[in-house]
Amino acid sequence: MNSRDRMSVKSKIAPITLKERMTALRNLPAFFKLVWHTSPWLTVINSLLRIARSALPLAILYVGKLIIDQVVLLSTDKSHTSHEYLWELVAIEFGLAILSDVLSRGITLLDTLLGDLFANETSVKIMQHAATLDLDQFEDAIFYDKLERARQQTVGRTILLSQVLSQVQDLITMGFLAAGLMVFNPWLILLLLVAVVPAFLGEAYFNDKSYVLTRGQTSERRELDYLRYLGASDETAKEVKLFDLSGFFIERFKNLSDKFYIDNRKLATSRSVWGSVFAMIGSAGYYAAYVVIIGKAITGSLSIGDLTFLAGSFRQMRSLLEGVLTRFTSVSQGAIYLRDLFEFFEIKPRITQAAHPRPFPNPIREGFVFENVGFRYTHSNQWANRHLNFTLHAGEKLALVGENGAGKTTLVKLLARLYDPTEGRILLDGYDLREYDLAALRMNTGIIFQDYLRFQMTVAQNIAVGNIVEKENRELIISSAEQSLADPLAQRLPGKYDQMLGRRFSQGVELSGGEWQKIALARAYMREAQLLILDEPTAALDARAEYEVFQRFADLTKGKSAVLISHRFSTVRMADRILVLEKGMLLEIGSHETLLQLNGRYAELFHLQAMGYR
Ligand SMILES: Nc1ncnc2c1ncn2[C@@H]1O[C@H](COP(=O)(O)OP(=O)(O)OP(=O)(O)O)[C@@H](O)[C@H]1O
Repeated sequence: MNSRDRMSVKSKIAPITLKERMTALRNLPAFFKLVWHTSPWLTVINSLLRIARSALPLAILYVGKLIIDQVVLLSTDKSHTSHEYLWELVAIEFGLAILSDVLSRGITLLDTLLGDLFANETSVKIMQHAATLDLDQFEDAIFYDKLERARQQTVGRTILLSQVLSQVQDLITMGFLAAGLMVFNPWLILLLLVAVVPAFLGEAYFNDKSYVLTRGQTSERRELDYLRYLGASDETAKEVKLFDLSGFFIERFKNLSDKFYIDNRKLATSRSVWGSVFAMIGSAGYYAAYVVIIGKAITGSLSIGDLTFLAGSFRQMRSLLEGVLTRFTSVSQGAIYLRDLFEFFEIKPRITQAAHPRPFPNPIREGFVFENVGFRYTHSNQWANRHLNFTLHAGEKLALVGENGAGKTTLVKLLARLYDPTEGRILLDGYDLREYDLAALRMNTGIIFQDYLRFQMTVAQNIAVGNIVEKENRELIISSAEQSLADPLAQRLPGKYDQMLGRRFSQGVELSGGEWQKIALARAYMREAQLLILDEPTAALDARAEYEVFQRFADLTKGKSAVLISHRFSTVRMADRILVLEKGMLLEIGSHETLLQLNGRYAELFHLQAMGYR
C-alpha cells in the first residue's frame, strides 16, 4: 500500500474541550519565538505602532466630546465669542484621524510583510525537517496527514500572527475606553459583558465544530487534491484519455466534494442563524445602555458631549469586546493548528547517527555481512525480508533475482540504511552498519532506483543530483554522462547539457524512457561511491544499450562492490554471484554456472526466459 492508496485512511478526531483550547494557547510563546526569529525589527516596529494606535480611539472620542460641549456652549452662552479653542480642537481631531489612518495602514503593511516572511521561513523549516525524517515515516498515512496539515497551515499561521497582535492592541484600546466609562458609569461595563457573552460562547461552540470537521476531512481533502491532479495534469493526460477515465475521476471528485459541501453547509447555516440571535442580544444591551445615557442627558446630569462620548465609547467597547471574544476562539483555534505544526517538528527520525560514529572504511576490506536479517514494513504483518544470511564481498558484483514482490528493493534499501532491519543485523567490515557515520555511508553508496526521479530541470542538473555539491563541476558531469551512455544524447539536444528536460517549463524537451534512464544512470557515477546499487534502472534500455551499460559498469566499478537488480538474465549472468530471493527469503546463491548446475529456481527462470528467445 503506498501513501496515495492510504489517503482514505481516516484519522480519528475527538472534539476539542475548553481545556485543550487553553492548553493549545501554550503554543503561542513558541510561535512568537519563531516570528521573532523571522524578523526582530518588523516585530518590534509592528508592536510599537499597535500600542500607539490603541490609544487613539479614546483620544478621538474625548476630543469629539470637547468639541460638542464647546459648540453647545458657544450657541447657548452669548458671553463666549472666541472660536479659537473650538478650531484648535477640530484641528487636533483632524490630526488624530489622519494619524489613526496612517498607523492602521502601517500596521497592515507590516503584518503582510512579517506574515510573508514567516510563511516562507516556516515552509523552509518544514522542508528541512522533512529531509531529516525516515522513508517509512513518509509511508505512514497518519504522519502524512500531519505533514499535510503543517504545510497547509503555514498561511493560516500568518493570519494567527495578526490576530494575536490585534487582540493585544484591542485589549489595550478597551483598557483606555473602560477607564473613560468607569469615570462616568462603571455599571455600563457590566451591562456590556452581559450583552456580549452569549455571542462569545456561540462563536466558541461553532469554531470547535468547524475545526473538528476540517480536521476530520484532512485525508479526504488530500484525495480531492489527488483527483484534481489526476483529472487535469500533463503527466496523467495520456492514460486518462486512452482509458477514458475522466468520467470516473469526476464522479469520485463530485461525490467527495458534494459530501464536504453538505457538511459545511449544515454548519455554516446553523452558525449564521445563531449568530443573528446573539447579535440581537448584543444590540438590545447596547440600546438599554443608550436609553439610560439619554435619560441622564435629558435630566442634565450629563452634558451633550458626555452623551456622545459615552454612547460612542459604549458602541466601540461593544464591538471591540465582541471582536476580542470572537477572536479568542479563532486564536485558540489557530493555536490548536499550531500544535499540528509543532507536533510535526517533534517527530524524530529513528534512523539516526551513532553517538560516536565510526568513519566509513576506505577501502572496504571484508564487505557486508547479513546476519539473520529480517524486515517488516510498518503497519504490515508480512515480512518483506526474512532470515537473510549471506555476504556481499568487497569488490563483488552481486545480482538479485526474484519474482515481483520477492523483496529485492527492500534488501537494497536496508543496505543504504533507508530502513534499519527489524531483526538481525548487517555488518560492514565486522561492525554493525548502524555504528557508521550516516552521511558517509550515504556518500559511499551510489543508488539508482527503478522509480528514479525525472527532474524538470536541465540535463546537467539531472545528472548533478547524484552528487549535488559538484553541480558546477561540468567536467565530472560530462564524464559521468559518458560512462552511462548519456553523452551522445546530450550532444544531440539543442541546448546540450543546459537543455531543459520535461514539458512542464517552456523550451523543455521530453525524452524517451530509455533516454531518461541513461541520464539517471549518470548520477551513479557522480560520486566516488564504494557500493553501487542499480535497482532495475536499465529496464527501458534496448538490449544493446543495456549490454553496453553493464559492460562499462563492470569496468568502471572494478574493485567496488555492486548490487544489480534486473529481470534480464543476459545482464544478471554478468554478475560474480546471483542471489535468488523468494518471498523475502534467500533461496539460492552462487555464480551463473553454479546455479545452472544446481538446476533449481534460477535455472528454471533462466530457461523460461531463454525459451522465449528461441
Ligand atoms: N513501502 C511499503 N510499505 C509496505 N509494504 C511494502 C512497501 N514496499 C514494498 N512493500 C512490500 O514488501 C514486499 C517486497 O517488496 P519489494 O519492493 O522489495 O519487492 P521487489 O522484489 O523489489 O519487487 P519488484 O520486482 O516488483 O520490484 C512486497 O510484498 C511489497 O508489497
